Amino acid sequence: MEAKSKTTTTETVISIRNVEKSFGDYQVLKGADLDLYKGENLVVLGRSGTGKSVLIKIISGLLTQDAGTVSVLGKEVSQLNAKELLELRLRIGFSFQSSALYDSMTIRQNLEFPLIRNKKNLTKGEINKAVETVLDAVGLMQTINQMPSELSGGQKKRIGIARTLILQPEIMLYDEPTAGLDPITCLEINRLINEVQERYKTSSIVITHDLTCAKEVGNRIAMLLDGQFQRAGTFDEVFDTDDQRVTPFFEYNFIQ
Ligand SMILES: Nc1ncnc2c1ncn2[C@@H]1O[C@H](COP(=O)(O)OP(=O)(O)OP(=O)(O)O)[C@@H](O)[C@H]1O
Repeated sequence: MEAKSKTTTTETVISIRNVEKSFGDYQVLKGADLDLYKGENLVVLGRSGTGKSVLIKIISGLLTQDAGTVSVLGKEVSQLNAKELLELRLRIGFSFQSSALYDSMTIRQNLEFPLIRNKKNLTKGEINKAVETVLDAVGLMQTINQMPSELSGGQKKRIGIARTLILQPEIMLYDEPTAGLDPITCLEINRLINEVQERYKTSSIVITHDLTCAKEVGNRIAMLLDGQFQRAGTFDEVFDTDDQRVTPFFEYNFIQ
């Protein structure tokens, strides 16, 4: 499998500069710099506890950095008021492990839910069309009247992504999209992430520990080491190193 190549655009949709964040005496981020370019999939790698989720929370305004700047779609996140923050969050799709489907609702109702809550004045016809479009995008039209309990883990993941796509986000944040899935389902999810990039022209950050996923979806890889992004580039650029903090990732994933 060949690694993906970089995209050519240098227009920035997320710009993180010199970000620091501590909890008590423990400094998690120590001057992190990162750009997400328009239209690319950027994979963020890092050991457990290195601050990947903290970074996502800062990007989405759930946490505020102690120092540095975070600009998302041209807005400095820490400067936004509550209303502006909500507006910005509507332009970002979150695909998190915790974003479970509502068990008591059908797939159609699960998909309608964010639309009804966030987009007022849509007709029933417009809602139906939006639901069918995203179900088609994730290849699961046949599940429209089923309950989440009737779906496999991989199918639920796809519906979770569809529920995010229904609001047509400009940025997608995927937190460990392949965690807990079997290898074939992982490949299907990787393909879906790439299809979403193509079809919806999203710019995405993908947090993963899965290097097959990183290789298949990442136009660039950024590795968080000791509170900073110390290595960033294509998959081959990042892993062409003897750095003992980097090589174990590769060895664990590919040489077993
Ligand atoms: N609200 C908080 N209060 C105190 N400490 C926190 C808080 N949020 C995160 N931390 C700490 O910050 C560090 C980084 O956490 P984070 O969840 O970002 O790790 P991660 O890189 O996402 O790890 P994983 O790959 O396991 O998900 C951890 O040591 C964690 O305990």
